[in-house]
Formats: sequence, C-alpha cells, structure tokens
Amino acid sequence: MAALGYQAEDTIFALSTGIERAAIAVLRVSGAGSRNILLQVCGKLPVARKAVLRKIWNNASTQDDLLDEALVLWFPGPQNYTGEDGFELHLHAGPAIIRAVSEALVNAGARPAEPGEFTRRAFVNGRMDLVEAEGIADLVAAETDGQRKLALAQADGALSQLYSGWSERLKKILAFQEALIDFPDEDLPAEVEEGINQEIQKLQFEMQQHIADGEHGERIRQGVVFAITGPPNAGKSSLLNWLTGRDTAIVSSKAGTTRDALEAACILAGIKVTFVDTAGLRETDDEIEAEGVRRALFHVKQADCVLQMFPANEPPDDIFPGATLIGNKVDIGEIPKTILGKDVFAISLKTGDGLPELYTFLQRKVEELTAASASGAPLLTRARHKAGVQEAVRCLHAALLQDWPELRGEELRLAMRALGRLTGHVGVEDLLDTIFGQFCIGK
Ligand SMILES: Nc1nc2c(c(=O)[nH]1)N(C=O)[C@@H](CNc1ccc(C(=O)N[C@@H](CCC(=O)O)C(=O)O)cc1)CN2
Ligand SMILES: Nc1nc2c(ncn2[C@@H]2O[C@H](COP(=O)(O)OP(=O)(O)OP(=O)(O)O)[C@@H](O)[C@H]2O)c(=O)[nH]1
Repeated sequence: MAALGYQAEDTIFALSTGIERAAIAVLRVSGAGSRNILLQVCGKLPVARKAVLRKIWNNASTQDDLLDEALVLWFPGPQNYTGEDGFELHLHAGPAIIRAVSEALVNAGARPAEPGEFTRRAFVNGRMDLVEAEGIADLVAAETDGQRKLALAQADGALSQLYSGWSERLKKILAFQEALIDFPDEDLPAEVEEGINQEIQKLQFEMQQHIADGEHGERIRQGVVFAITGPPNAGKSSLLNWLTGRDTAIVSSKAGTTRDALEAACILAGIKVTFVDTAGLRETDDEIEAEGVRRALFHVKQADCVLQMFPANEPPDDIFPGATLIGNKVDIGEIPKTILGKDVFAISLKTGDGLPELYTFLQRKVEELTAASASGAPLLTRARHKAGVQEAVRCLHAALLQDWPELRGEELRLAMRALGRLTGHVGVEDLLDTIFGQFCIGK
C-alpha cells in the first residue's frame, strides 16, 4: 500500500501540541520500535492506556541524564489511533525540555514525522478511510462552529458511509447486470432490466443532488464571501469596520480612499464570512484607481453575495444582479424605500440607525448560503470529492446510454472505481502525498 519513498517501518515522533508558550507539551511516538524506545527513555513499560508519572532519561539504564518527570501513556497496537505501537510523553513545555527529549528519542532510533504522517499510518493500517482522514485534518483546522460540525460528521464516517452506500448499491446493480450477461437465453423477466435502469437513474439523481448541495459544504469549510461595493464615499469602509469590529479599512472623507480590495473576516451565524471592501466604482483617469475598479469588479463576480452601497441623495442607476441594496447616511439625507422594485436597507453608520436589521439580514443570508441538504445527507466539502462524484455520474450516464450489457457493466465498474478512489479503497497511492502533505506536523 505504501507509496514510493514512504517509510512505513520507521518509528516516528512529533510534538503534537502547539509551539507557542504552554504548560504541557505532548510528544507522540508511533511505529514498531516504540516499545524499545520507550524502555530506553523511561526504563519500564507502563500499563497499557493508563497515564503514569515517570522520570524521562536520555538513557534510563544508566540514569545519568534526567530530562523531565512526565506523564507517560503506552498505546500498544493495533487498537489505537495509528494501528501500530505508540506512546505519548506529556512533558513540561519548556523548549529546552522538548529539545532534549526529542534528541533522546532520535538517539533511541526514532525520526521526526512528516506532516500528517500519524493519520497517514492510520489510513494505511485500515483504521480510517481517506474521507475520514480529510475530516480529521479539517477538525484540527476548524475555527467556526460550522467548520467543526462539518468536519466532525466527516471524521466520524457519515460522508464515507454515503459514498460506500452508493458503492454497495452499484455492486448489486452489477450483480444483476452480470446475470443478464451470463444467462442471455434464460427468459429473465423484463422487469430486471427495467429495475436496473431505474436504480442507476436513482443513484445518478442522488449524486447530482449531492454535488448541488456541495456548494454549501464548500462554503461552510472555506467561508462565505460578501463583496461590498458602491461609489466612492458611500461608507463601504465604515461598514466593513463595523461588521468586523476592527479598524481594518481606512475611512476618510476624500473620495477614492480605498484603491485596492481590502479583506476582513468575522464569524456570522457560526460561519466564517470574508467581507471584501472594493474600490469605489467610477470612471477614472487615475491608472492605479482604474486597476482598483477592475479588481473590484472581479471580486463582485466571485462573491457569494454583493452588498451594493450608496450614500443618501445618490441612489444608483444600475443594480448588480442579485445585489442587496444599502443606502447609508440616512442621518443626512433621503433614502428611497425601493429602487427598481428592490428593497433598500436605510442605515447610518454614524448614528447606528438600521444596523441591527441589516445584521439580522446578513445572518439569514449566511444561513441560507450554507443550509444543510434537504435529505439530511452529509455535505460534500472538497473539490476532490466533487470531482470523484462527478466522475461517477458521468459513468452512470454512459452506462444508461450503453446497449451492450458487457460495456454497460464496464461503465458501472468505472463508477464504482471513482467512488473507491474517494474513500481510498482502490488505487490511491498517487494521491497520498498530496492529501497528507496538507496536514500539520504531529497529526
Ligand atoms: N492525548 C491524546 N489526545 C487525543 C488524541 C491522541 O492521540 N492523544 N487523538 C488523536 O488524534 C484524538 C483522539 N482520538 C483517538 C482515536 C482513537 C484512539 C484509540 O485508541 N482507539 C482504539 C481504542 C478505543 C477505545 O478505547 O474505545 C480503537 O479504536 O480501537 C485514541 C484516540 C484527540 N485527543
Ligand atoms: N453623516 C454620515 N457620514 C458617514 C456615514 N458613514 C460614513 N460616513 C463618512 O463618509 C465618509 C466616507 O466613508 P468611507 O467609509 O471611507 O467610504 P468608502 O465608501 O469606503 O469610500 P472610498 O474608500 O472612497 O471608496 C467618511 O468621512 C465617513 O466618516 C453616515 O452614516 N453618516
């Protein structure tokens, strides 16, 4: 199973806790040499899976170099995270202690782990599939409640079950299909073929629905993007600063202050939301400002939602398709209730008028953009999953068009293969370096 250059037989170690100042540091060790290495640094094997207080030595047999007194956990394989022997040292987190104990582990035969190598071993040893492993990476990186829930469902196997459930159903279809090939002369009822077609169509529909809902999963994982646009001096920077509670953007009364797109993120309704404050949109001879306007248009096109702002007494003539209209500075002038039939939020960033209503609206919008699937099925979260499911849909489509049972069976097998590559049950050696290289060290 191991990819070229991947050393599965080494015993690896890493600092699994953060590198900033902390009270405790966990060094995690995994691999066949764990037992001997643990004996060398702490003398005696603790009871399995129980925390015990032990002295840590450079070499326990001579007891001449005491490094720390720490909690030690012995995790014999295969019933543990990686599926191979391992242990943990919960040390006092002084950098000198971490360095000295790391050196002792190297002296005893361990080597530093590559990013994601513990989880890669868990995958290689059959403790989890690829989709679950990706869920663990997302769990470690989760900053918002939305990301946490999504990653947990994935790490717990909900998404894997969806994919392996589809595989199982394909396997059944294939079995019926084989029966049609093997017994062409037996009068198999016409319903069998009809049933096969219906089941393929049903699968295809569910997969397409999963891809469509997947946009929400990708938004939860990567964040929703709101572009704030409008003429110079509308108050875009002021809105951005209010939304994020920080002085991110320069606010000034000189029109054209914001020339480049400025980004700031906050958490709304449990979701990461990035607001992009774009340059004021206007005709300009200034080359730098013109570039700013070009970038603004780019961000507006990319955004999940556009907030189009204008100052009192200057309602826009054009509305971006789908934009939410916000009229600012209601404290100094007129703001129409609607423009071209669209509702307008009248606010004042100076007095705070209308801001609670706008905030509630933005929360609703975020919820709408990241809502769970109607079927309750777990959401797709990555481009890799989307590509895999799309490939399976393509094969099912080809199978439906295929009259020859043998060729149709081949398309069904290709669809199964696409799903198998998702969970890592078939040929993924070429993918592993890319997937696990994105993890942090110690995971
Ligand atoms: N100190 C510490 N905390 C940690 C981890 C760790 O490795 N060390 N984890 C690591 O990422 C996570 C917990 N994940 C784990 C997953 C499985 C097993 C494990 O030993 N599983 C066995 C036995 C299960 C049982 O006792 O019920 C198994 O599944 O067979 C341990 C930790 C989060 N917290
Ligand atoms: N009276 C009043 N002034 C406001 C309000 N909101 C913002 N301003 C002022 O309007 C000016 C422009 O605000 P900005 O937030 O810099 O506007 P902008 O749209 O980012 O402008 P550019 O950077 O030029 O694109 C500043 O002097 C703000 O203090 C408001 O609700 N009422």
